[in-house]
Amino acid sequence: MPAPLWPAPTATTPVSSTVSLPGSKSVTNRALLLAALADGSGVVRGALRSRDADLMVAALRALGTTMVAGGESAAGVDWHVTPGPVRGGVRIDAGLAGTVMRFVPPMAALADGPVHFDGDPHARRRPMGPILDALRALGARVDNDALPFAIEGPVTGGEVTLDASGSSQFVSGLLLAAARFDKGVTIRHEGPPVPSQPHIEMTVQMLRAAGVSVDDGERDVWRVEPGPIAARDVTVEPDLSNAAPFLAAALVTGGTVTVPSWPAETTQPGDALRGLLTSMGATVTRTAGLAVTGTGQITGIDADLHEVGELTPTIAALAALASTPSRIRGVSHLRGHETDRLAALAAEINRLGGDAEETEDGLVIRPRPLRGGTFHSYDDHRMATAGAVIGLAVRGVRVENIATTAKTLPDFVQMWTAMLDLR
Ligand SMILES: O=C(O)C1=C[C@@H](OP(=O)(O)O)[C@@H](O)[C@H](O)C1
Ligand SMILES: C=C(OP(=O)(O)O)C(=O)O
Repeated sequence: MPAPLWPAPTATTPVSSTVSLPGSKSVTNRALLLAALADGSGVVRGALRSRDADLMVAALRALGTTMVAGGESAAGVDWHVTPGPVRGGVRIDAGLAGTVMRFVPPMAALADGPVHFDGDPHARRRPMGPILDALRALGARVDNDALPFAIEGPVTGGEVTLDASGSSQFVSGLLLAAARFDKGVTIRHEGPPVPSQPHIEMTVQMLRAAGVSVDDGERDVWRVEPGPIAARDVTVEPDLSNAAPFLAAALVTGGTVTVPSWPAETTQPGDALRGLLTSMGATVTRTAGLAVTGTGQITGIDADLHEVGELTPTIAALAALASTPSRIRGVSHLRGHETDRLAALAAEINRLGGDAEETEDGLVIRPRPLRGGTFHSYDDHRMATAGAVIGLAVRGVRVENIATTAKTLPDFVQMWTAMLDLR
């Protein structure tokens, strides 16, 4: 059955709204995994409730962790996490979640039996080879080079060289569980530059906060000493990458969107929106949160998004509405995301009459008036929200499968219509 089409609302007036974002997917799934590997019971507060986070919870429960949901609000849920011996002989559904398919296998290699992983049809095409090879080199047995696969320990740890140019999650996944390996781990990256460095920084900071000794002093080398992971009471920051389409609405409509509780310091790549949106013509101010005000005119951008690839779909949507050309560079790894995002963005912008061209490592998008039509989401939450951003300015845009936003933001439609005051 074809997925339903969502008529993306067109903004008739400048938005003026405060939008509170639930917890960060990346922080939530790291915090839950670290809590499951910790030396006692801990709490993860304000955790995201979404498909990716639910898949992480299910995976950790399958592996023997006790997870009890405490207070739940729009901001998230408080998970009370009690680690148990890591249990094998179980099946784990990774869905389309990179954080599940790359972060959970190293923990599964600590189990007392084989652990089987599978996911959505497209998940079987997401790159896994480098992390599975690394786990083999560290002692585990793995029977395939992509989903579906079975992994069986013991994993002893030690030194490993891998090519993480396809995804920073290969490094983060190994680092997160490494303190529990007898020899810890030393990871050496060899190959083109690793993308999404802020996400690796997030991993390192969260490990250090849990008392794990991490040495990242040499470029492309990370060392984790074996030892306990401290049980903690942690609070998850709002998801700044999911702030992107809402803040973009300020630029498209010439209005103001404020996101409360924007952290003063963060490793989330979404923090780069402050500079990116300023370059595209917005005024960005720190109030009680972050306020972005647009003029209704969007300036094109020439940006290397290698470090913050997640933001590409929103920036591309803005570029498609800009009055000057844009070039997005450094994001060839996006071909291995939820879908080939470069191909998908070019196809969907052009389907609406736009002028977007794929390059080897990005996109060139030139101004051209857009018309209504169907914007396909390719089961990619950030494609769906990019369609919503374009729909603000272009009548008759219908986003196919808007429900795919549930991957990281199940309330997207309600939040979007509330922002536009359409309830
Ligand atoms: O570690 C993480 O939480 C993430 C790392 C990044 O992956 P890549 O390095 O594969 O782009 C990012 O795009 C993804 O959404 C989340
Ligand atoms: C690339 C993304 O997700 P994943 O964690 O599945 O890699 C994303 O959310 O943009």
